Amino acid sequence: MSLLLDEISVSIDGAAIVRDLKLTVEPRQIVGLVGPNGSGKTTALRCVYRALRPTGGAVRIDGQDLHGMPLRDSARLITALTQEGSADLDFTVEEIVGLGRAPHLRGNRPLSARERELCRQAMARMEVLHLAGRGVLSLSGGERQRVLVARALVQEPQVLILDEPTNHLDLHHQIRLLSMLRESELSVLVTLHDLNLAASACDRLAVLSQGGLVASGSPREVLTEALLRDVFGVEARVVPHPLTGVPQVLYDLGSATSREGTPA
Ligand SMILES: Nc1ncnc2c1ncn2[C@@H]1O[C@H](COP(=O)(O)OP(=O)(O)OP(=O)(O)O)[C@@H](O)[C@H]1O
Repeated sequence: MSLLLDEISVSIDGAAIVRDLKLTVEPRQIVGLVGPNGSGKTTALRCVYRALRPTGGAVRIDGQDLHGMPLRDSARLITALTQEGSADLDFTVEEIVGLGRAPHLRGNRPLSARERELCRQAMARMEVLHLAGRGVLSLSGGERQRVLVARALVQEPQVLILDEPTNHLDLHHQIRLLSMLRESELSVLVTLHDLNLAASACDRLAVLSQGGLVASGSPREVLTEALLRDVFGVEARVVPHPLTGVPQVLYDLGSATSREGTPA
């Protein structure tokens, strides 16, 4: 399924937070939305998972206006792993993961055998099966994050929206999550602060700055030393990964410059 952010704008209290953002995620593509703090990434994603309605433009899924669809229909197609806490109730891991099936259930129908197996597989994939009976509030931040990814997977969406999914994850689980996304058939829009992970995982990168799109294309096209300087205020080297050839950013602690261009 394709996702199109069709020149969306978001204004809040008269301030333009996102301006005319045009961005396409083709079927089975992974697009990384990157940019400095406060550049509008989460706000743009919130329009896609319907926490927010854009004040201009439209979000389209296979051409259809998302905000014109019944919520239940869009919830079957799109699932989001967000920064907005959604595992604050003291359910068990198994129960939280099972809630991912909610958009597919009518009334109080219990999960079918197939759905329970789906939950088991998702928990195994995210390496949380051993935690199935634990209360979710007792988990570490990384364990909880993996449970939420498992819940997103059992929803069997066509489009997956992830806002900083590697938050709290150790290196092993960061790599596992992103390689799992690469193996999946999903269309993925993901925000990431780690540009090296983003370059490795994403087919395309879109760079936001002050609410506007300033670059988009393959990681090789987008991740340049000039962009790092101009958009992120960082003097860094960009080198090809010795094994994969994707661009990787190298920096030292003196790399960040102040807005005026002098060392911070
Ligand atoms: N409801 C709101 N009211 C006022 N300002 C808001 C609101 N929501 C977002 N903003 C502002 O809009 C800007 C963009 O916020 P957003 O969370 O989209 O940025 P971001 O790129 O995801 O940032 P980060 O990398 O820090 O997570 C910020 O300056 C933020 O303070």
